[in-house]
Amino acid sequence: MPTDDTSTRQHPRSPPTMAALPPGAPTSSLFAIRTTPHSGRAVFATSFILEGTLIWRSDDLALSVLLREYRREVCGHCFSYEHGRDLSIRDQDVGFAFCNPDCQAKWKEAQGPIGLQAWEKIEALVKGRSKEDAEMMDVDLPRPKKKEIDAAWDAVSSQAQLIRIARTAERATNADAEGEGVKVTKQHKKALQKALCNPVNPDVLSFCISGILHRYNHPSDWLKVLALAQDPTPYHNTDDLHAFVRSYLHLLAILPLPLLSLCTPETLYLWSVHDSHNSFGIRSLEDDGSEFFGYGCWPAASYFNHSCAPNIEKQREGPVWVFRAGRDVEVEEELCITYLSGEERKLSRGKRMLTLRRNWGFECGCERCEEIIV
Ligand SMILES: C[S@@+](CC[C@H](N)C(=O)[O-])C[C@H]1O[C@@H](n2cnc3c(N)ncnc32)[C@H](O)[C@@H]1O
Repeated sequence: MPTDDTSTRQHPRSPPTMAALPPGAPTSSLFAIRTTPHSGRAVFATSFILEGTLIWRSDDLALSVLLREYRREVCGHCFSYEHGRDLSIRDQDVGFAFCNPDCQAKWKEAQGPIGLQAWEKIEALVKGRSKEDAEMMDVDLPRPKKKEIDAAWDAVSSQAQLIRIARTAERATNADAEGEGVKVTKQHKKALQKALCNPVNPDVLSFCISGILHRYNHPSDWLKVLALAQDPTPYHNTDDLHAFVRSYLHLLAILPLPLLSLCTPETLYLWSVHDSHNSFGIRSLEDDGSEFFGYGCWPAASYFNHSCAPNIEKQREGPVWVFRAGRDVEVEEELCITYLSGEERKLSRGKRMLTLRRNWGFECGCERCEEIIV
């Protein structure tokens, strides 16, 4: 039966709506998720949308990294920033600062009791250690391929096993039990001490613990992470890969025991694979976002593709991303945001393409680039 209802009608050339929505994908009567021939899944308008309309609010922050250099100035919960002034509430035990007691309470609740213990352990490890590793990544170095990645994780598997045994024996001692039939030798203790002596990278440690805690606190949401677009070569360079492997050993050596079963190469690698092409920068809200505080993964927000002439404007409101129509949008138009920062948006087509290829690993196929408008 033909119908005039545009909200259910599809343009003859537009890709079909996905039969089963990926877990964590955004849903609305204003749009549908479809698979495109060249840019993976994308969001398409299912009705005419007026400029300024609220399209989506993503409050599903799953993993975040607040760079250590900003931890005194940027609120650990809502990411507010007061022009570089130190925030009033500093929690020295966990190494975060907050703009008010409410934010501190919300942050603590989100971490949970085991999470708080984990952050305290990490803070104790990082305090007073050299920060030689916390340098800017050189994006021009080659990215490690799968074979190199597998080899780096495999190379520490025996040491990791020794540390795991040493830590598991702690559980037996803690419970004043007989033990679990494993004798902890000097070799086990040495493996643990050796891991602790390795240089620390606070921001990589933050990434890893944030990812482990999300999986621990929200086990059913792991599928939402696994549903995101993948980057099988997520490490920026060999140093970056090794910083992750060292952080894995650090965490094995110090994390509260209930987290050890999730502290695995599988959790850490899969988080990197799914975060790499999906995380949003957490920037200052003033000065065109010139201060880069860190980044985070909001799974539902990750279904919006990029355009160099976007029709959707995204704005961070505390820990939530809000998407609004930047202009009137016709039914069946793809809803796109921009992945470029303020200054990058003004670049020529060639330079924008290069930036997107370098930072995101794709050849931009948006209308502005295809039409060769500079
Ligand atoms: C944040 S995800 C967006 C959703 C993604 N298309 C999916 O299927 O989950 C970013 C990835 O989408 C693809 N993408 C986004 N915008 C694109 C564009 N303008 N041209 C080509 N590919 C694009 C790239 O593969 C990019 O790494």
